[in-house]
Amino acid sequence: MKVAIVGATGYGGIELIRLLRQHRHVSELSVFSSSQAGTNYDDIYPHVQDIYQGVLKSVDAHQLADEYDVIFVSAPPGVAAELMEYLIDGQAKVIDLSGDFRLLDGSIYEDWYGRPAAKSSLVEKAVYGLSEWNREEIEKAKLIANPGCYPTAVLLGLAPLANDNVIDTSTLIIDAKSGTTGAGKNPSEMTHFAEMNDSLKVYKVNQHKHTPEIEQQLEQWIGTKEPITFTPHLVPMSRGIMATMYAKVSDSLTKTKVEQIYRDAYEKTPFVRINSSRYPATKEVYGSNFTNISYHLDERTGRITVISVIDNLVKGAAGQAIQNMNLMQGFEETEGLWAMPVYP
Ligand SMILES: NC(=O)C1=CN([C@@H]2O[C@H](COP(=O)(O)OP(=O)(O)OC[C@H]3O[C@@H](n4cnc5c(N)ncnc54)[C@H](OP(=O)(O)O)[C@@H]3O)[C@@H](O)[C@H]2O)C=CC1
Ligand SMILES: CC(=O)N[C@@H](CCC(=O)OP(=O)(O)O)C(=O)O
Repeated sequence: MKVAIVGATGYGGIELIRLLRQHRHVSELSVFSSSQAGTNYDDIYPHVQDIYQGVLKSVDAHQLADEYDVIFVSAPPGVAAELMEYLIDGQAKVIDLSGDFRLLDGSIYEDWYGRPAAKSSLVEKAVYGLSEWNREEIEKAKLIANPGCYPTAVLLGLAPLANDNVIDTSTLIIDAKSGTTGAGKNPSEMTHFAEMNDSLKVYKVNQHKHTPEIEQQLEQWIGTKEPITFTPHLVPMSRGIMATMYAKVSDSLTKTKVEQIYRDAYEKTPFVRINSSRYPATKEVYGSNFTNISYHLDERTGRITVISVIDNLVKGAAGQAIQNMNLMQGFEETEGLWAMPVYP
């Protein structure tokens, strides 16, 4: 199978290469760049020397549409929306790692992203790629809107409770922390070492673009739309997200029932690991496609605390994108991804 990566010089791109190199069904892996075509890939990332020998090609939508079986677009917002106008009629299946096709309502996209939305005819064709919860649609999809990193951690943690309708989403508060690779390769004042090291920062309070993405999915599960409170933080580490969620639960919910809800939801999902007797840490999933989740019902307050950790670049980006490719192509779901986290 021939695979192309647009945005290959970014952090999502290099993570795709690390994982796809070992994928048994990928025979050709081509890398594309809008700014460095003609450059050897290992001149940009010396750690791939003698392992991956690609040369960056310029981005040509027509060539991409005709020559590849699967195209990953791992570029800033707006790039995939534009490319997709050509790719939609080509043979390739497309997996977009940006938020361009995640929000069904274009006006909501424009409010939160501050830029024009993709054509609604394209958004309608996209399937939201939360692998564990949208499997049947993903298998039939031509275009995948790969979920955002925070929404992946949050939604995997909340999905069992939301689908069983045992939480009151009007009381939901989400507190999430991310490593700095979540902001991509380009340095900024926010991620500059001296600004970020030895510090814990909160940002975009009530303004983060992942808020409507989480709300949209919860609405689909629960049936009613509730605004949520979502507060992201930047932590001085390179990879990892921890999302901690708090909500009121139904009066009748017991610890035994919560345990059963999570076990039923995740007994057959290879990449979600649940455990209510210890707290997850980002190090337990570092460099892997796993999500570790714990859940703690407080009978005293009538609230539940759910904690979910992922590696933002793997399950939050490249790993889930490959998991979705596996589902779309009918491969083993774990192909190319079944590796132990890097520890310590
Ligand atoms: N980092 C993360 O944890 C996650 C990121 N995402 C999303 O995935 C996407 C990629 O993120 P990330 O890799 O971190 O970002 P980076 O900034 O690290 O990389 C983005 C890449 O996009 C390429 N690019 C820029 N402009 C264009 C263009 N006009 N056409 C084609 N390619 C372009 C650039 O490469 P070049 O100049 O060589 O073309 C750049 O290397 C973003 O939309 C991001 O929001 C999603 C989930 C998690
Ligand atoms: C730490 C950090 O800055 N994280 C990024 C995550 C962005 C991301 O993944 O955005 P997409 O929706 O395009 O996937 C942020 O908060 O904007």
